Amino acid sequence: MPPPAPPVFATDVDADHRSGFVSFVGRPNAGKSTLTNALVGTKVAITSDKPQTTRTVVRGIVHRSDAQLVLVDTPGVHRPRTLLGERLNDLVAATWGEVDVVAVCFPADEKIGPGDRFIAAEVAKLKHTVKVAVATKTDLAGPERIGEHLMAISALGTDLDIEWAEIVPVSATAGDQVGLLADLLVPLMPPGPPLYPEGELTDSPEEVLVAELIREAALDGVRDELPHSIAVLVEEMELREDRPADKPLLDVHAILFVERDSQKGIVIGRKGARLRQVGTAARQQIQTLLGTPVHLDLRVKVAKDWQRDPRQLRKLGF
Ligand SMILES: Nc1nc2c(ncn2[C@@H]2O[C@H](COP(=O)(O)OP(=O)(O)OP(=O)(O)O)[C@@H](O)[C@H]2O)c(=O)[nH]1
Repeated sequence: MPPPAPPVFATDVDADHRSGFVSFVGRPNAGKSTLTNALVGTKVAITSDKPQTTRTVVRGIVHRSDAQLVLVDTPGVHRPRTLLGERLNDLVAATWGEVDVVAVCFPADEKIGPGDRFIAAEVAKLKHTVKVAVATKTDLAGPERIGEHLMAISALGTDLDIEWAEIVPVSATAGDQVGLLADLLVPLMPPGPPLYPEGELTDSPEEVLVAELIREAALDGVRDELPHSIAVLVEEMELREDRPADKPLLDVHAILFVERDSQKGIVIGRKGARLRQVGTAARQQIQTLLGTPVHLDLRVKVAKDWQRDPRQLRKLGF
């Protein structure tokens, strides 16, 4: 693994300090990204009124004197219709298993529907993760409707055998009860020191997106067992110096991690042919995303059993 950037941690951490990971889940447009931003207080996640723009795991970090909440913003979960959809759902499921709290968002301006039930049923399968329900967008509903909505969430929990640790109504855009939500999440985190340096709000969304594009290219056409074993870390992304202003070039250095030597061979291919294909496909995607010509330096490394190593998982953005 590459050496991590030198962290600057808070020095006067008291013994009651708590820290952990929270994943907001919910159907597309449920308001997860907006809530993440409201909690962090800065725009870090990608929000849009078009469903499913969030295609990757972007973290926001809430720093408090008593706790650090690391928010994992997962893609909107939906019934898989495409292979990519299945992969995204796999990514979501992998994220859910790693976090301390899964918070399910149910928008208050809409009745609970089949999409919400599908997600809640998936959440119900996580036996060891604390579950919280969040009624989002309360500014779009009257008191009576909000009351009904909270009852419906509670009934859904009973139906699916989910024990909600909390059911919290919030409006991220009005800033209503967002602080309360953070207050309620803190005691649900395990005791521990901050996981991230003070002041860090998120991994760069661009780097996370670029990593996801490379991962997608590497997954294209590989056999079933490999997808779960591939992870990508973008080490460095920098505009090359000494380029004319109208001919910029972005240097991207990334590492593709696999779990075993045998997988390394598969990813690299005969005389490196497959890795070159992956590099070309990923480079084109990155250029389209960022609008800049890209030089991609892609290396393959074995990180033994990274899937079972929470530290590595976090570093890789899971
Ligand atoms: N009125 C109101 N609108 C909200 C609130 N939260 C989110 N929205 C809007 O709802 C839409 C979807 O919000 P997002 O935060 O992007 O939803 P998401 O769940 O992250 O969506 P995906 O990335 O598609 O899964 C956007 O147009 C937001 O502005 C809220 O509290 N009140």
